[in-house]
Parts: sequence; structure tokens; C-alpha cells
Amino acid sequence: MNDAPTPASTAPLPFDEALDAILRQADGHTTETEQLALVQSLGRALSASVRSRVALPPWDNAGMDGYAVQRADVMGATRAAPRVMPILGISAAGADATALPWVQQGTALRIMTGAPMPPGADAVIRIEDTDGGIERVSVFDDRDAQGRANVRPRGEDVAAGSELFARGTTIGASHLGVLASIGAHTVPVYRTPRVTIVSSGDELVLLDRFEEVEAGQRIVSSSSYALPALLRSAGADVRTVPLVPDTLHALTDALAGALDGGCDLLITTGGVSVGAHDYTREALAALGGRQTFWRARIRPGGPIGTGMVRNVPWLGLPGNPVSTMVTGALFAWPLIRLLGGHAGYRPLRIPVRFLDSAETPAPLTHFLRVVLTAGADGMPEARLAGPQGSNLLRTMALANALLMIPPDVSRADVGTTFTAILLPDVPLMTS
Ligand SMILES: Nc1nc2c(c(=O)[nH]1)N[C@H]1C(S)=C(S)[C@@H](COP(=O)(O)OP(=O)(O)OC[C@H]3O[C@@H](n4cnc5c(N)ncnc54)[C@H](O)[C@@H]3O)O[C@H]1N2
Ligand code: MOO
Repeated sequence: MNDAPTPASTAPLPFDEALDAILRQADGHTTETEQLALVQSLGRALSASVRSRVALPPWDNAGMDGYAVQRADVMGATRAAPRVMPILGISAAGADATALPWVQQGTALRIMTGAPMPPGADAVIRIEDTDGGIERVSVFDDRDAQGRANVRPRGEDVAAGSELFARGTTIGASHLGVLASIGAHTVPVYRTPRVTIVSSGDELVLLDRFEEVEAGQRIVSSSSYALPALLRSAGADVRTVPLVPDTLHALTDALAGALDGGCDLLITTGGVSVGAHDYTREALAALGGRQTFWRARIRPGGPIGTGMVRNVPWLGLPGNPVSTMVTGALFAWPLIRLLGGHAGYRPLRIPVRFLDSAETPAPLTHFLRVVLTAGADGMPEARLAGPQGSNLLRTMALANALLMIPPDVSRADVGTTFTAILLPDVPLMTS
């Protein structure tokens, strides 16, 4: 249909409007669902809420190693006036709860952490508050007879019949443990979104042609390595197609091939600016694509474009390597999470204190590559990761967050609080 962009859609959008417009393209495009073996579901999003048939813990059990008693029997116990009780036996972890003796008034049962509470008992006295006896026990402190009394009730974590996790929950390590505990051999999840990346540029080669880089004729397509890695961390199944030369024909063919191959998201890098060889938007239009917008009021990443082509969302990331990674983190990453059905898809934004200064005169939202650390008062503090040119990928590698400087700030001053967006693929660690 070769929709030309409408005049309204060509005005550069403010950052959050651009983000919202991109995320809206996921509407109705969440991947289909499948039932997966539990151990294969790590990192996926649940496609239906999971309820538990069983209670966790499945029975009232001891929170301490010690003695199960009737609490009234030990109230007032002190070293000077211990309570002495005969011991009926032992409840070890794994014991049959139905075979345990009844703890009558004035008796005690030895019990281990996690073991079922015997009938009749309503408190566990930790071993440290007793003489540790085997036949008889002397209790000389009554602190454990108060409150919860070291009894962990049945269903405290999960009540039988209750909802365990909502649809859209991202399955992490502890989710696997909980799901295993309720007997979920398989779980309903959304399919991994398939993302195809098409990178163009006559100057680009992959590592197998590094001799041309050494000969001064080409540069390595660093984005062919960096971007798939970033997007895999969003849960995508990423495919890259061979580097595409800078002709409209070659790019149109490559995009058509990528769409024919089947994908949930088509990403292009480069060729989206105003240079003589910037054919991406034209190629998309030739395939019947509809551009949602082109250009955002941000730096880096200003020439970003997006739209739909053959019912597949398209995201056109600018070619400068840092611009590719910044827009990949800010836009592609959350879009992929949404396509994959994750309820949590926006990287966290937090207030941080800026400890450097930077000139940001253009009326754009600037994203500065920064390193966050915890300040002496606990407030996160940001320092520039290094020089901020859009071609300087090393400082992107050094950063763990992007500091958002609003359009009306022309100079970001030392000590000012700004919002930082945590880079979603970087573990937040400190030495
Ligand atoms: N006259 C103007 N020139 C530029 C503008 C502008 O508004 N007016 N915008 C600048 C901005 S901002 C960016 S970002 C870039 C984006 O341009 P393209 O998306 O068209 O990207 P290319 O021109 O293809 O490449 C730009 C730059 O990045 C290098 N590159 C491209 N792909 C890769 C890759 N896969 N791996 C590593 N490096 C890559 C390429 O060699 C160029 O140096 O346009 C500005 N210009
Ligand atoms: O945004 Mo370009 O992304 O400034 O280099």
C-alpha cells in the first residue's frame, strides 16, 4: 500500500511518546502460548495464572529444632524454675504426620525443623532453651511459648486452591522452585518472540573478513554482535541475516526475505537517517509497510523509526553503534518483553545524584552513559562512563545505566538529581 508518512507522524516525538507508540505496536501481537516442561520455562512469561491444588507447606511444621509441647505447660519456665516433662518420641523431617503420638498436657515430643507438628502440641521450644534431654527434658525459658511459637502453619506460603502467580509473571529461579513444590511438571507460557535483525552498510564486514578492516577498507559490524546479545537478554530468539549492501533493491530483498522467514519483530540497523544511502524507510514502504513515526527528540538515537510491515512490527534503529544499543535498550528491549507476554517490561527508572557535569544544549532528552554506585548515604550516584559520542561503543560497555537529562536542561550540573534507567542486560554488581 506504500503509505507515505502523514505530516503529523513525521514530527519528532518526545521520548515517552515515542516509547508508548512503539509499545502500542505489540497490541494484539503477543506470541502464541505453549505448554513447556518446567525446567525449560526459565525466563518465559506465564500465559495463564497458575493455581495450586496443594497447600504449602503441606502441614503444620516446626520452625526450630527442639521440643513440641503445649505452650501452657512451659509458661513461666525459668532457669530457677524449669519445667520438666517426659518425652514421647521424635518427629524428624519426613516423619509420617498421621503416626505421631498425641502430645498430652505435661509431655513433649522431640522435633526437627520442618518436621510435622504432632497433634496436641501448639509450640516448639528451641533446644537452646532446654537441657537437650532424650528421656526427659527441662525447659528453662518460655520465650518460645509466645506468639507464633515456632510453628509454621499449613498453607502459610500457598493456600490450597489459591492463585500462585498471575499471567505475565516472568519465571525466575525461585518460581521454578515454587512451581516444582506444587507439582507443576509443565507450565503454560508464551512462545519466545522471534526477532530478525537486518543490518545494512557497504562499509561493514563480519569478523571473518577482518583483513579488510586491517587494510583500512571496512569496519566491523559491531552491532551484529552487540545487538543480538542485548535482545537475547530480553528473551528473544534472534536471527541475523547477512549484511546488506547500500542499495534500495538489496535492502528491499533482504527485508522481504526476513519477513518470509517468519518473525515477530523486524529490526533494521542503519540507513534510517538522511544520507544519500539511507534506504531503510523507502524499502519498508516498497514492501507495503506503514510508518508509525520517524525520529524522536532524543540523543543518541534521534533518527529512530518504527511501523508495521505485513502485520509485523518494524523497529528501525539508527546505525551509530551507541545509538543502536541505546535505542535497543530503551525501545526494542521492552517491546520484545511485551511481545513475549511479560507483565514487567519497562526497565526500572530511579532517581540518582549526578557527580559529573555535562553540556546538553540541544532541546532533546539526552541519555548519558553512566556508572551507578551507591553513595555514602545510600543514594545511587552516577558518573559519566566516559566520552559520549554516538560512535564510542566502549563507554557503552562500561556503563550500567542511562542518565536521562530532560530537554529543558542545557547543562547537567554536579550534585543534581536526575532519573536513571537501568540497562536491562547489565547485572547490578559492585566490587
Ligand atoms: N545530515 C545528517 N546526518 C546525520 C543525522 C542527521 O540528522 N542529519 N543524524 C545522525 C545521527 S543522530 C545518527 S544516529 C546517524 C544514523 O544514521 P543511519 O541510521 O542512517 O546509519 P548509517 O548512516 O548507516 O551509519 C551511521 C554510522 O554508524 C556506523 N554503522 C552503521 N551500522 C553499523 C554496524 N552494524 N556496526 C557498526 N557501525 C555501524 C556507520 O559506519 C556510520 O559511521 O546519522 C547521523 N547523521
Ligand atoms: O542519535 Mo545519533 O544517534 O546522535 O548519533
